[in-house]
Amino acid sequence: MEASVKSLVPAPKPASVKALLESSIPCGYSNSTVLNLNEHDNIASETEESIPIIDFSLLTSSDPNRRSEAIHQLSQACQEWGFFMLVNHGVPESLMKAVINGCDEIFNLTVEEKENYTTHDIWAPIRYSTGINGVQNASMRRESLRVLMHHPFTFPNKLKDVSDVMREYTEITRALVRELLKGISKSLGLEEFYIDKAMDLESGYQHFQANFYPRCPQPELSMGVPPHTDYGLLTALIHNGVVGLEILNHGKWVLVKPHPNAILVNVTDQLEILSNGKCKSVLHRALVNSSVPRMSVAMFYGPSDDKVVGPAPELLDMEGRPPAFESMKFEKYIDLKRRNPVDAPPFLDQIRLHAV
Ligand SMILES: O=C(O)CCC(=O)C(=O)O
Ligand SMILES: [Fe+2]
Repeated sequence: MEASVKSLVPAPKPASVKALLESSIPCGYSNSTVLNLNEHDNIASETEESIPIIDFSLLTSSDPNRRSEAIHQLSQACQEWGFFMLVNHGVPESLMKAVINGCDEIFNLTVEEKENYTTHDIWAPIRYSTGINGVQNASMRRESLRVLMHHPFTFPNKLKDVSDVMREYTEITRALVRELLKGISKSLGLEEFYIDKAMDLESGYQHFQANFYPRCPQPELSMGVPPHTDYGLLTALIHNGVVGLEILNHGKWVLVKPHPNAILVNVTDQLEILSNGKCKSVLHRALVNSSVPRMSVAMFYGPSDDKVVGPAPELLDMEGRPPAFESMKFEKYIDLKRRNPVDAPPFLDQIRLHAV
C-alpha cells in the first residue's frame, strides 16, 4: 500500500524483525477488528485459470500485427484481471536479484536507524513502518520502507551501498511503465501518449516500497497485508520467490505463483478512474507462512498530487457513456482513501457513480 489508512491506535515504536517475531502481538489474533478470518476461505483451485502473461517485447515490436495482438492481450488482462505477469521486459535478472538482496540491508538497519524514518506523515519522502501506519496486529504483519524515487530521488544516504542499484532499477522500470501506459492508452482507443500527457507523468511520482513479512507460526490466523487496492496508475512488483500474494478474481482468491524473472504489474485506482471503469483496480492481499520470510519490492507510479483525475472525456465521447466516477485532485483522493477504515468497502467503490 502506498499511503496508509488512518491509525486505529497510536503508532508503537518500530519493531525490528526479531522483535516482531518475538513480539507479544500474537500471530493469530482472534478478535482482530480488521482481519476477517473467513477471508482465508474461497481460494481458487490449482486448476483454475492463472494470471495472464504479457510479452513486453511484442508490445514494442516493429511488426504492427504482433504489436496490436500484444495490445489486445494487455487490454484483456487489464479489464478482466487487473493484473499481469510481464515477461521479456529487458530488466536484467541480475538487477532484479540485486534489488531484492538490497532489501536485506534495509531490514538489517538497527531499530534506532529505522526510528529515524518512522513518521505518521504519509507525504514524507522516506517512511518506515510496521503494519499499516504503525498499526500492528495479526492482519498486518510486515515491516516496510517506502521511498520517493521520482522526483527527487530520496533514497537514504545511510543505504549508499544499494542506492545505485535502486536508482538503476527506478529508471529502467519507469521507462517500462511509461511504455505500458502507451499500450494501455492505445488499447482504450486513445492516442498512445494520452495517459502520459493527461497525467503529466514527467512530474508524477514513483515510490519504492520494500516489504518484509516475517514467519508466523499460525499463518492461517494472520496476514501480511489485508485486502486492498493501490492508489496510483500502475504498480510493478518483484519478490524473493516465496509465494504469498493473492489476488481476487471472480470472487475467488488466486495465489500468484512465481514465474521466472517476471515482473507482476497491476492496474491501480487512478487508472480505473481514468479508463471510466474499463481497467480494473483489483483487491489483493499478502499472506504469511510459518517457514520462510517473504520479501517483496513494489514500485508505485502515479500522477502528481495536484492532478485532477476523472474519466477521460475523449473516452466518454467515443463511447457515449456517462462518467462512472467523480473527478477529484489526486491528493484529495489519497486523503479520503486513507481515512477509509481497513474493513470498509474499497474506497473506489464509494466514489463510483454507477456500475460499468
Ligand atoms: O508484498 C506483496 O506481494 C504485495 C504488497 C502490496 O500489495 C502493497 O504493498 O501494496
Ligand atoms: Fe498493494
